[in-house]
Amino acid sequence: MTLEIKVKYFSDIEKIQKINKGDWIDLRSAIDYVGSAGEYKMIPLGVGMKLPDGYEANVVPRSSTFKTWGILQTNHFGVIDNSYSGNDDQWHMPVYFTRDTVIKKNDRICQFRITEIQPEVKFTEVDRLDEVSRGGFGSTGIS
Ligand SMILES: O=c1ccn([C@H]2C[C@H](O)[C@@H](COP(=O)(O)OP(=O)(O)OP(=O)(O)O)O2)c(=O)[nH]1
Repeated sequence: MTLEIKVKYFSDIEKIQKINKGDWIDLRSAIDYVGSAGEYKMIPLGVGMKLPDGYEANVVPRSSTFKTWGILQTNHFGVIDNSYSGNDDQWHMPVYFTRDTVIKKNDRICQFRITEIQPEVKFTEVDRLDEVSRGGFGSTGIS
């Protein structure tokens, strides 16, 4: 099954290529930006999308992003809602600069995938949970 994503480009960055099933899709900075240590900046990614019905998108840094630019994604795991699909809804990566660095337009600073939206859930309060208690963090040991 191939899902269609409508994409609008907000600048003349390189276009997203067709990707293989399972791959995350790299996203590019839409601007040249000189960042200073300690600075926070929303970096525009130059794209807006209409995702398939029932899907959202998740944006994370690439594995090499911190090593290359010294930036951290401040929300750690970006959630692009399906409804974020208006004509002005450009995707951004919120970043914190740990050092002075230069990001160039078209640099591939993060990646995304689409994922099914969480189904509707309801919460039912109970007095006890019937499964075996596992213990606290780290209680299963290290070996
Ligand atoms: O890394 C991100 C995270 C979010 N967004 C956009 C898409 C998303 O749909 C919108 C709102 O994000 P979110 O719901 O996480 O933000 P919020 O802080 O809860 O604000 P809001 O009141 O707009 O929901 O911002 C991005 O461009 N990049």
